[in-house]
Amino acid sequence: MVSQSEIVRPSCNFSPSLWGDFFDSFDWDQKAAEFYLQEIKELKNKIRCMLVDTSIDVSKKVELIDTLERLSISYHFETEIEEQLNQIFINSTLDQSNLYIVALQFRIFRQHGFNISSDVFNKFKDGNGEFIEALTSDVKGVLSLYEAAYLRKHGDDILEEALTFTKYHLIKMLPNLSPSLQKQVSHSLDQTIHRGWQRTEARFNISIYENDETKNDSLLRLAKLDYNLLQMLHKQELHEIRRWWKNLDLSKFTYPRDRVIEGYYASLGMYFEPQYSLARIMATKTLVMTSVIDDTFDAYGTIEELKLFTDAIQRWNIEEIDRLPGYLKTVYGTLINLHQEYEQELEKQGRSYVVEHARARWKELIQCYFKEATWFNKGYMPQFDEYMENALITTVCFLLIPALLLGVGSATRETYDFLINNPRIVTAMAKISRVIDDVATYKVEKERGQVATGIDCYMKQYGASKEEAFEKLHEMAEDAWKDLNEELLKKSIPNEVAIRALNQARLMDIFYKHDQDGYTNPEKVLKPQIISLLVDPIDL
Ligand SMILES: CC(C)=CCC/C(C)=C/COP(=O)(O)OP(=O)(O)O
Repeated sequence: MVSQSEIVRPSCNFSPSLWGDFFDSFDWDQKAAEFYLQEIKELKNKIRCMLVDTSIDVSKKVELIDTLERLSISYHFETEIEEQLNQIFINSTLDQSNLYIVALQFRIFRQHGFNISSDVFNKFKDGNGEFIEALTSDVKGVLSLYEAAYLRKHGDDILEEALTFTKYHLIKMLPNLSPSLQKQVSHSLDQTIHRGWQRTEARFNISIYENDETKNDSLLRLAKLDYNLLQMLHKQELHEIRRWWKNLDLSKFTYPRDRVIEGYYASLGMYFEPQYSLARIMATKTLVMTSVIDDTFDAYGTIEELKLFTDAIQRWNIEEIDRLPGYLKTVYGTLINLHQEYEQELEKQGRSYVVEHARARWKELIQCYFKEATWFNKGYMPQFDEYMENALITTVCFLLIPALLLGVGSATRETYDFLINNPRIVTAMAKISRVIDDVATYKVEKERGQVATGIDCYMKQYGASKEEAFEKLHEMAEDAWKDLNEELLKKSIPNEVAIRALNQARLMDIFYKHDQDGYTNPEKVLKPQIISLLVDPIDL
């Protein structure tokens, strides 16, 4: 038998965490929190009255809802917003007057699960079936149509055309726009509303709204206060997570990526509202474990060690720990203990049964990681279809959804039963995750000596060139977004679950922006986002 010191392991050289012990000290400022809360309460009442005011016309109402969402304060008014949208929809009182408002209504209604037809855009085409050229003088209209196009589902061909049309014109008009519009258009070209996280986008939107001549001061004030108050809560959670992490032997390991802060940011993207505090903390711990175990399989363990680990996971019993080599004892013990802690915590809510679902998904995930490791070990390259069957699971999406719902009280046995059969909404998010990840990590995986990469397997099965494979994988992601948009309209799944699936798909747009692996290398894209969300409060 080869001794531990003789084993040659791949060197990965992941960059260290950007954050050191930055988030380790935190004091909750009760006085500030009380001050914020008091004013927030008053402002909420004021805004609630505006929302239900029957004298405000439809377009203004929809604009108000859009503003609340952009400023990330709509969660305070969920019931009122649903009521208002229902009333407008039932009474068919949509405003048809111009492209801006038609596209805005379309986006808002689709985002809220109303199956509004894309035929509403037919009237903006000329006799040749092209979008009317004169529309291009209406920047707000073109931008609104561009954002609406991201809600497209299968068969919405007019929105496919709209996307090409608007993108082309927005890029062309960009240099000649006023500074404020220029900012908004470049931002949208980089991060669309539908594919962005509401909370991440809030800060940019607040800065734009602040300079909007038509702004409502109450909305702006609420947005700022709420931003700072939530930031305090999030910092406190992060502090707790860091304490958990630092107390683990696992945190002393040097081989895996230390991405605890980025993992928390990912959870924050899934749910930022205060009532999800426990869910966020649990989700972060699970994400951290997936990351460490992914690195264990991809970049550290030998095939023999990984076999022992995989078998032990299938048995899920702490007594199995003795069969494992030292470092895997730590990984295994941490995972088992963590789920025991979840169980104890959820016992208090009478929901400890949900942990069993998470465990089942862990067993499945580890088996698939092992299959991947075996392929790597043998230099085997599967056909793309065979690869995808396994690789959809290694996106961790099938584990993530039940794990994200651990701390969500309204996720019932029925919710979990529904998820067992891998519904299309979850498969869609897994497809998006897999192909976006494969495109972004291709170079690094090749350098690591991976044979069975998504790109290579595609090239093998279809005799395609590398460029064609990249293009095809991008197309697959767009196609899966249409599946996802379609499923969101069916309302066959509790909204709380559906939103998590959508937010996970959005994560890919954010973390892997411009085909770069922002999770492994968070400096460029994620760092500024994390600073603005979790470090700097907004000036009041
Ligand atoms: C984005 C977040 C928070 C993900 C959770 C951690 C995780 C499993 C990362 C895998 O990245 P990878 O690119 O190494 O995945 P794979 O090995 O499947 O390609």
